[in-house]
Amino acid sequence: MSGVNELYPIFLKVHQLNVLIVGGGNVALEKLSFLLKSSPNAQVQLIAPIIKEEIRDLARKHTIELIEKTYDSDDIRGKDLVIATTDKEEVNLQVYQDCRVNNTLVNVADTPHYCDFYLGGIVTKGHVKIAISTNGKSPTTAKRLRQFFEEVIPDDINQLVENLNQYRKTIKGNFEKKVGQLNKLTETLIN
Ligand SMILES: C[C@@]1(CC(=O)O)c2cc3[nH]c(cc4nc(cc5[nH]c(cc(n2)[C@H]1CCC(=O)O)[C@@](C)(CC(=O)O)[C@@H]5CCC(=O)O)C(CC(=O)O)=C4CCC(=O)O)c(CCC(=O)O)c3CC(=O)O
Ligand SMILES: NC(=O)C1=CN([C@@H]2O[C@H](COP(=O)(O)OP(=O)(O)OC[C@H]3O[C@@H](n4cnc5c(N)ncnc54)[C@H](O)[C@@H]3O)[C@@H](O)[C@H]2O)C=CC1
Repeated sequence: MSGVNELYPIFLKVHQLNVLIVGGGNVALEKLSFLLKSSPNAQVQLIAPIIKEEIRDLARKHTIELIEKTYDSDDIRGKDLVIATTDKEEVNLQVYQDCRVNNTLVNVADTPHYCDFYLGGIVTKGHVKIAISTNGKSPTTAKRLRQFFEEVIPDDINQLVENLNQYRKTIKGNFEKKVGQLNKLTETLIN
């Protein structure tokens, strides 16, 4: 792997996608908690023969369907995004292969070579969201950077975004003129 991070970040509308989590233990709880922290209305189905109590608690508060059974290849049907977290390597590998065959994006938790995408550290301030990746090199650094930015980014950044959104709607003229006015108004932010 080269020295640059070539991952392309996108911001998914997981409230209108079907997410599947396979496994219901500690790792599933960790991934699910971060998913819901960022996207409380994510549509999630979770499949595992044994499901932790803390996951059941989350399921009661969010849109999560729990299915108590072992994984079957048919389970990925209709799913957009899959995260495998079981303690059985052969099951995680099966999930990965099923998803590849089906062109479904898959993440085998903590197993970079079986991931189409990585989960990142995420900072949210109202409408502003920042996703952080270290290219899989140091998740702990991603976590620390997340905590750092949560501290230093002012909470009123959202007010600025709201105000500019209002102003943006009032500007008349062509696209170039609009861009010019918005750039001028926000110049001081970077100086
Ligand atoms: C590649 C990636 C794939 C993926 O899982 O998506 C991956 C891989 C691995 N993680 C491991 C361990 C840990 N992961 C964390 C924490 C997080 N890990 C997350 C993402 C990612 N982890 C993806 C890369 C992200 C990037 O590009 O930077 C975060 C950001 C997001 C999330 O998980 O939701 C979340 C912080 C969220 C937050 O706090 O904001 C901690 C720290 C802690 O818990 O305090 C530890 C223990 C310390 C350590 O080991 O470093 C191991 C070794 C497992 C083993 O030992 O067996 C591997 C495997 C390997 O590195 O080979
Ligand atoms: N606990 C942790 O923080 C870490 C765990 N790991 C590794 O990650 C893996 C998972 O760890 P935990 O979540 O702690 O394990 P866990 O034992 O808490 O959970 C495993 C889950 O997988 C489910 N499962 C087993 N077979 C299944 C099948 N055929 N279909 C569907 N679900 C199935 C179980 O029912 C259970 O819900 C382990 O291999 C562990 O070594 C790696 C790094 C850290």
